[in-house]
Amino acid sequence: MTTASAPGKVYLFGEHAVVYGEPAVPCAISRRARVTVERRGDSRLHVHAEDLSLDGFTVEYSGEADATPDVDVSTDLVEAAMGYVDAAVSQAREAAGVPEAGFDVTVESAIPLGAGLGSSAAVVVAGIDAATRELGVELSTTEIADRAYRAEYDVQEGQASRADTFCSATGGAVRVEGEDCRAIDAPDLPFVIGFDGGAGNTGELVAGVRELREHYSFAANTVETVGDIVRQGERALAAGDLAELGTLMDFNHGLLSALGVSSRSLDRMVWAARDAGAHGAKLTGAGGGGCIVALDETEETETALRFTPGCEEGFRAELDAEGVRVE
Ligand SMILES: Nc1ncnc2c1ncn2[C@@H]1O[C@H](COP(=O)(O)OP(=O)(O)OP(=O)(O)O)[C@@H](O)[C@H]1O
Ligand SMILES: C[C@@](O)(CCO)CC(=O)[O-]
Ligand SMILES: [Mg+2]
Repeated sequence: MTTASAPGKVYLFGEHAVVYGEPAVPCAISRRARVTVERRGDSRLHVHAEDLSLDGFTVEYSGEADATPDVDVSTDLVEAAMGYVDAAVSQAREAAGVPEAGFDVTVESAIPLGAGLGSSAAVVVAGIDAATRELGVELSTTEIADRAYRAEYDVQEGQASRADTFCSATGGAVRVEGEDCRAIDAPDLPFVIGFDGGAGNTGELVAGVRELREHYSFAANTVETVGDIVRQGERALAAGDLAELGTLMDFNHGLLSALGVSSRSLDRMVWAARDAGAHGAKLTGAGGGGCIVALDETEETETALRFTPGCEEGFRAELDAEGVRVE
């Protein structure tokens, strides 16, 4: 039996635009997904995802053809979950050269799903690490990141960047631009997260931005402008200038909103944070619902979020310097 865990993340800057080759800066946060795997005698997969719904569910199957989930959550949810877990197991089988390996898989995660905190990347990264180790193979962090990217790319139908998976694998603050992924130095960032209890579908949201980009040159320009914000943001990060970082986060949110990936509740939480005196605030991740991230070293934003209609949870998140690890 092997357990690995990997952190979720927030985007300081650059989600969506990163899919088109612009740079982005995601930061790992101290909320993790843990994946435990145990090799089976046969080639089946038995997946238990504790917190995929309130009650959790268990599903046993050996492949698409005879997938007969006996569960009480929506098929969509099961299919979505199986997509990422399945893709992680496929990568692990390939990496270890054991194509028919079967596993009992348990996923326990403190990262709300579909909420912009990179739950999919954390599950895939931890899943690949745990399953390859269970097969006696130890991959480098770079290879885990690379295989996790390929897994997300498959599930999101060709619409994924390396940002989430690289950040989850290595931890800390990272900079991703196309194939170029690296760790960067970051000062102490006082992240406050607001969560509306909802979720967005990453594949669909990315597809929406792609359509806008194809239709309107100004939408394509908007994506490029996000890249300019990121480059400016890197300088503010190096200087430890929180006020400037906040201004740039506000600008980044406005452009994401123009690209159609914000929502009423995300906008409400962003404004609650700004009104509470945060340096800045923006949605994080794919959007459509889920989380915002604000910068505020005081308690004001957290308190304001608690009283914001539509906000289910407001909490502080620490930058997590540690990426994927064996538990
Ligand atoms: N605890 C879990 N157990 C099993 N699968 C999970 C779990 N958490 C997340 N997932 C998988 O990840 C999917 C959510 O991924 P998605 O990319 O849509 O959102 P996210 O990664 O949370 O947010 P974002 O990509 O915007 O940062 C779920 O539908 C499920 O397939
Ligand atoms: C929207 C997106 O940029 C981030 C999702 O967390 C998609 C991706 O980079 O794969
Ligand atoms: Mg995701």
